[in-house]
Amino acid sequence: MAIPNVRIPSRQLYIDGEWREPVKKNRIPIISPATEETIGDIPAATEEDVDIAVEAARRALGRDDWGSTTGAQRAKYLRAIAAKILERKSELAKLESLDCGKTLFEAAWDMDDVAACFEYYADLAEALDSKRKTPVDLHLDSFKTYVLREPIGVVGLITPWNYPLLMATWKVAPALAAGCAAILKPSELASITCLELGEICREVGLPPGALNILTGLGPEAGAPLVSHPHVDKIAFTGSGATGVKIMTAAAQLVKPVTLELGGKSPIVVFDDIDNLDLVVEWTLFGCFANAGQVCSATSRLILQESIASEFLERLLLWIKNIKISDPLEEDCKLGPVVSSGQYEKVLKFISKAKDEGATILCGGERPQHMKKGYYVQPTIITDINTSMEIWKEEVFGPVLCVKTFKTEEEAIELANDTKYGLASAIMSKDLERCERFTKAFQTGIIWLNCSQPTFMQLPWGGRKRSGFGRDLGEWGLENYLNIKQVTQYTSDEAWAFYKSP
Ligand SMILES: NC(=O)C1=CN([C@@H]2O[C@H](COP(=O)(O)OP(=O)(O)OC[C@H]3O[C@@H](n4cnc5c(N)ncnc54)[C@H](O)[C@@H]3O)[C@@H](O)[C@H]2O)C=CC1
Ligand code: BAL
Ligand code: NA
Repeated sequence: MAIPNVRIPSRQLYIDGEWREPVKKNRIPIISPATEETIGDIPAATEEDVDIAVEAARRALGRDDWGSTTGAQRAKYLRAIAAKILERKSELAKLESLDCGKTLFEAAWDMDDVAACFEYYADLAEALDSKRKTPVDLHLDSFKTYVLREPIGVVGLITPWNYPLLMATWKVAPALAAGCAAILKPSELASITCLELGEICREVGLPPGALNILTGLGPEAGAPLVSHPHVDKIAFTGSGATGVKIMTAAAQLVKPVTLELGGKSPIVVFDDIDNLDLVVEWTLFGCFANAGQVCSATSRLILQESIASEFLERLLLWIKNIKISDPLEEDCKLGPVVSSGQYEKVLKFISKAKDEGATILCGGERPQHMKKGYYVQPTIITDINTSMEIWKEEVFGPVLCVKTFKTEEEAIELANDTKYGLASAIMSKDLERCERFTKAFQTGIIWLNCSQPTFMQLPWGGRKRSGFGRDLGEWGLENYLNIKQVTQYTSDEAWAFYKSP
């Protein structure tokens, strides 16, 4: 299919409010996941560019036009960014879809969420003005105390390719709301819309250096940000392996990090459900939306044995309705995965599962009608045991594992049988049971009778190997604030600890 009528802008790095060629002048090709063709390129930053961007960010913090702003003033910039996102929504959605392969519908959804997230943190920036200084009453005459909440400083934001602009926004919006100066390092696999965010910031007159955008490879552009002595904090979303590297490097400088590292989330389905189809749809959405490339994807279906065969039959019927096509085609519900590397990785997971004795109930290969592109059929795998790789590791593709259970205890044990702890879902009309599972699930996010709906007012993050810290909500803002206590002695009396001479 021909590339639609949207031009992929050729950009440089966005540093200090300007477009700037990388010092080493290198560029990285953009490969369309739908056609495997090269459709453009992005600049590749290195350590030298990181140094320049960090200096620009530090200068911004020291300048009145950013460093002395009130939350209300910063809110104006955030709202202006939100308005521009909405103005360019259809173009940005197309660019996102071209870059990472997500369906145009989902990309448009993302752009609405991006704009709403900037709006939301504009409100929180305004509210911060009255919370910036909080008196603490010690009930003592001789002391007056208060607590200040200040921007943490220069922050490095390292983000993935599955929701390129949205995951960037989850960090950029609260960082700017807090008054930090930020350096965003998006994924080299999908950076187009993040670079457009640079153009939007330029257009709305965001003070230079408040947000810098460095595209490039992880080890070349991300790692120097993490180990830079003048970057005060790193917020990261991505793979566990990279999370470990970031935490290790940050530890050398005792630099705070927040890590959102994906998972292997369960969806537990009980036989008391009234409407089978409703639950089947949530199960599909929970695992196959965004082609399964979702950190919180509920990719382990834990199904009560008494309804297992009926439920799986319905799942197979519903799967036939999933339109697999170029992601820009109308009604496409499953596009390609992001890259050839991800495609190979997903297919390898499936063939290893087969080798280990699991059954591929449906899918398992590329759809016959898609001759080019990194497409993988929606895949359901059964006859799994808990020592198999497919049960234990994050696939990040359209692959659902199924295991059955008889008792509630068994279901809880299977649900928590993972090193990860991001999200869990339970489908049951028994609300007391839902409450028991809410307590038992070892995850940061719990969905009752649904899977994946995400609201920016709520904290997002996990435990165990899914990382720590929370994006979104007021917790997301706290990530970028320093707490400073101030204690003032207000008495005229001597302290009288030492004897006066
Ligand atoms: N939790 C999540 O939302 C995500 C999980 N993943 C998982 O990770 C797997 C690998 O995907 P990748 O794109 O390679 O993920 P990744 O974790 O390597 O990439 C995420 C970000 O980290 C950067 N990065 C890589 N190495 C770095 C380093 N040493 N220092 C600083 N930054 C670095 C990348 O450039 C990118 O911006 C996927 O197959 C999937 O299973 C991928 C993306 C998102
Ligand atoms: N639902 C978006 C969260 C993520 O995959 O990171
Ligand atoms: Na791409």
